[in-house]
Amino acid sequence: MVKRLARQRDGNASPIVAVSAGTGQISQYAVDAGADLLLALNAGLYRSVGCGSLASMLAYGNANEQTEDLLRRHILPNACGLPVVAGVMASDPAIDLDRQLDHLRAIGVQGVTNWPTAGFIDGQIRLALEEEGLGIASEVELLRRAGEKGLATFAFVLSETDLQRFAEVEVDAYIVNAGLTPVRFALGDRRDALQSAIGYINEMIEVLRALPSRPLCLVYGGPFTDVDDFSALFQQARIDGIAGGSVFERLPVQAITSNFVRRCKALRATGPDLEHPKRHEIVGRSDACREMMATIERVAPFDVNVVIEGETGVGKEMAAALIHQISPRSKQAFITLNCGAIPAGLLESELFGHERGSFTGADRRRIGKFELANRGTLLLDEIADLSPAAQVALLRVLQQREVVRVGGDNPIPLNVRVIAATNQSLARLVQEGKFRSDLYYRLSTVTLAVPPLRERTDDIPDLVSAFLRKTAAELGIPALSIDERFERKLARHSWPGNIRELMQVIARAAILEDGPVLRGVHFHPDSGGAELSPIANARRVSVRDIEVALERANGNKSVAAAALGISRKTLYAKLTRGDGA
Ligand SMILES: Nc1ncnc2c1ncn2[C@@H]1O[C@H](COP(=O)(O)OP(=O)(O)OP(=O)(O)O)[C@@H](O)[C@H]1O
Repeated sequence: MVKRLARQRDGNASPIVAVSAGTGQISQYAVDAGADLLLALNAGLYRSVGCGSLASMLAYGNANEQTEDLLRRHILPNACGLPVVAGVMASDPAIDLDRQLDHLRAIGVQGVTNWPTAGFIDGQIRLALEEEGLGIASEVELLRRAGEKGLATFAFVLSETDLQRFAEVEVDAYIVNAGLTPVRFALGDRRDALQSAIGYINEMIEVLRALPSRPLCLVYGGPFTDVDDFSALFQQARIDGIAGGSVFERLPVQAITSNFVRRCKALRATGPDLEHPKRHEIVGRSDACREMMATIERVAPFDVNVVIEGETGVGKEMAAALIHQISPRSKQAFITLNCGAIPAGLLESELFGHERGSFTGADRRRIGKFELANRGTLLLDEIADLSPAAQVALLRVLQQREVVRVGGDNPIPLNVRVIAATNQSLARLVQEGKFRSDLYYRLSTVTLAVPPLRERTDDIPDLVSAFLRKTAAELGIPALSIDERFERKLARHSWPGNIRELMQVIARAAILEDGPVLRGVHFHPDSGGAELSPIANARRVSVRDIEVALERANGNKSVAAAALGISRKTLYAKLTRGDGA
């Protein structure tokens, strides 16, 4: 294991990342994300119940038993082949060192480290421990014997004096502790704390680099709490990698918790319409967009059915949601059904519901979309995909204003406003005999045509600004902008995927590029770029692209896949196969 890590260092590859995991779940996340090794330190257990790592130094229980529990229940079952390094408390008077080390090897541990360590203790108590042989001397002996037994040896060190003592037994790697990780900094203290920690680490590294055995140098703890901090550390100190506990565990949980709380607070602040677009969220000042908005505002208050026509991704669903939202039905449900996505045999049950036992597989009563939308609005998306039989059934419901569940007898009175969306011209389909004319006339009291983006290029700058703000907020990164060349490329593109495609291009640039000014280096409108079919697009994305995207999306696979224009499935498949095509 150590040889492989040393090769990684000498090859100037990515830094070594060792994760001290307190739960199986954290181990899984770390393995998934490409960590190099897992540390089993009883500190993880304390963190998982809400205490700081320091609690693992106190006499709450037997540290070695706690580590054993953590190893067996959480870390080894989730290591998936990754090397595991276990902490051993060498000063435990009850421990038989040789037996303990043989046992750890037998259960699959590949290396050991001195944790909990007396290095954290100073003053009178440390002196007393040293006198009793329970100080660093016992830890040096632990690692010496572990090395003899073929286990990799990692020394946690907090001072230069301790470091020199471990050097006598030529340990394989040092984990330099840079102090406790603060939960938060007082305003203005952050940069000073980082600089002073980097200074301390550099002093330790100077001593380490002079050792003839060329041990690995990792850093643990200290004021480094995010990737930018580590980036500064790597630039300013010649270390080989990082080992971390709370920094890996706390941050994601913290982000999830605070995002969730924030969103819940926003729910109360904005009322029940959160799901629906607000008037100001529909971006666009072009004449075409203004005209569309004027039609929406005009038809919304009247209880008429509307057909919305437009190419894919132009904002048909958004327009439908806005009609509902500014109509008198806004306090009732807005229900959507994608007619194209439902197998023909199930469409009636989906629309009208069914009674229990009405057909094989109907083991429960199901309420249909019409009933769910009663007193509200029902959006039938991709209406042109309805089969002739489904068209007849739909027409009947619209005419009779009632619905009977499949397999049921009782008609249920309906008061539903229907909005139908389509990316084909229904009038043309009627002419071609592919759509019933009587149904068409029932649905299309008003037809709203949403223009494609290439016919309203004036809207592009506003849309870009809106999507830059949205993407930065979603990724939790500082404000973004684009440079002039990218702007020109966007203006030249023909946007077959319309606004959805533009949104995706911005998100992809934000994730794949460094820095706050996006240059659109991954966007090639002339050679196809985002116009590529999903299959061609998947072929173009390399594993390196995926790694970069994942890193920028904070490991969120869905966000990374969306930004790359590939499915999560393709993303997984490429990562597993490692194909760089
Ligand atoms: N004018 C606009 N301002 C801001 N965002 C928009 C606008 N129009 C569309 N969008 C966004 O673009 C995306 C696609 O819009 P929507 O789903 O409404 O398109 P659609 O025409 O219904 O697509 P499809 O035909 O594929 O179902 C959505 O995320 C939507 O929020």
